[in-house]
Order: sequence, then C-alpha cells, then structure tokens
Amino acid sequence: MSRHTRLIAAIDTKDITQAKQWVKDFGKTVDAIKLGFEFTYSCGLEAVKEVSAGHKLFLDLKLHDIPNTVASGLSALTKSLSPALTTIHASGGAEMIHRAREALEENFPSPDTRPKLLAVTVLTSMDQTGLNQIGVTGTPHDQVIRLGKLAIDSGADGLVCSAHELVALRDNLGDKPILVVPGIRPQGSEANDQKRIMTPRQASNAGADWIVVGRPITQAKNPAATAQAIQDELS
Ligand SMILES: O=c1ccn([C@@H]2O[C@H](COP(=O)(O)O)[C@@H](O)[C@H]2O)c(=O)[nH]1
Repeated sequence: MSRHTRLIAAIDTKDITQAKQWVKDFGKTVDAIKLGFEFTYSCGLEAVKEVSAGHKLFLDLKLHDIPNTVASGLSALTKSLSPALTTIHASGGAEMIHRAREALEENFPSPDTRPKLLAVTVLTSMDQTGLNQIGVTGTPHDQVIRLGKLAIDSGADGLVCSAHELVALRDNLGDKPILVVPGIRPQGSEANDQKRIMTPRQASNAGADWIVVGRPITQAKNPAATAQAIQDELS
C-alpha cells in the first residue's frame, strides 16, 4: 500500500518568541508541530495552546505512571489542548494503555475529533547497549515488536518507533496502526543523541505515516527552507 508520509516539526525550545517565529515561518510547509517536555515545562499549557493555534498538534509528553494517574492526567491535558496526537509509554503496560484510551473516549465521543493515542516503544536514542543497561537482553527490534503488539492490543491507535522497525511492525500489525517516527536525519546531518536513525526518504519507503524532525530543521541556517527540502524529499 502506498502512503503519503507527513512531516512533524519538533519545536524544542524554552523560548515562546522563538517557537512562534518558527511556526510562523513554517506556515503550511510542515503538516503538524510537536510540543514536548522542553517547551511545555518552560512555557506552560497556555503557551502550548497559543503556539499550536491553527496547526495540528502532536503533544508529546510521554505519560508513564499508574493507570489511574495516566488516565486522569491525559484527560486533563487533552480536554484543554485537543491535540491530534498524544503519547504515553508502552512500557507502562496493558492496563495503563487501556485506561488512557478509555479516558480519551470519554472526553471525545466522536472518533473524528478524539486525539490519537500513540505508545512510545523504545526511544530512538536507545541502542543495544542502552537496553542492556536497563536489563533488557533482547534486541531493540524485538523489544519494539513486543511492546508494539501489546500497545495496539491494549487500545493504542499507533506507535512511536524508529524507522528500523517499520517493516516488521507493518508485517506484524498491518496497515492500520499510525506509525510515527523520530530519529530522522537528512543525509549529512548530525545524529546528536539519536542512535536508530534514517533519512526522511528511507523512513517513508519503510512505511512511516509521520516523521518527526527537530534539530536538523530548527538548528539549520534557514529552518523553513530545510523543512521544505524535507517535504521535497518525501514527495
Ligand atoms: O523515541 C523517541 C520519541 C520521541 N522523540 C522526540 O522527537 C524529537 C526528535 O528531535 P530531533 O532533534 O530530531 O532529534 C524530540 O522532540 C524527541 O523528544 C524522539 O526523538 N525519540
């Protein structure tokens, strides 16, 4: 099945003026904006609302706690911000994921407006060594497939994974789950702290619904032109 991969720009900054400037410069060049820990914890929820107004919002706060706390937290966050996509950690387990989905369905009875629940599998900054350090002896690939199946079976609409696991996830879970892929690096750009990386085109060919790109865009001399170049690579 051919799919069009869409671009999410990660607006990772503590500075609301900078965030607004990037979003204004991007205009329609990016398909969604991602606001996560750095912006939300520095500038607050009202600022998230302000910066994301008029854009699809990927609210990436990766909740991970006991089921009741995640369900209540997600309920409050999504009621106030109405993101298109939002994240929890798959490793929180089946009940946590199930309760998160229930909380979203209670707040948003229509499937068309309900924020899509994404479960983060294995962070793209983790490699085999990183996994071994936290006591996981299997490969990143196997861990992503295991957590991915658990998350989708428990009510997640999709997953956050690296591009390296896309083909196997599609083989195991089919076309329906929304697969969102950070750890994207255009040819020649710095990996920074990312370990499991691919280029935009490679991720698209492997089956990504969305790619997430932060520093390669925001640290570029001309962020809007860099975002456009990534869109050109995807089309
Ligand atoms: O596994 C994950 C989950 C989330 N992210 C987030 O994506 C962006 C990537 O930023 P870059 O600057 O392009 O590295 C960032 O906001 C992370 O919080 C991820 O990288 N990996």
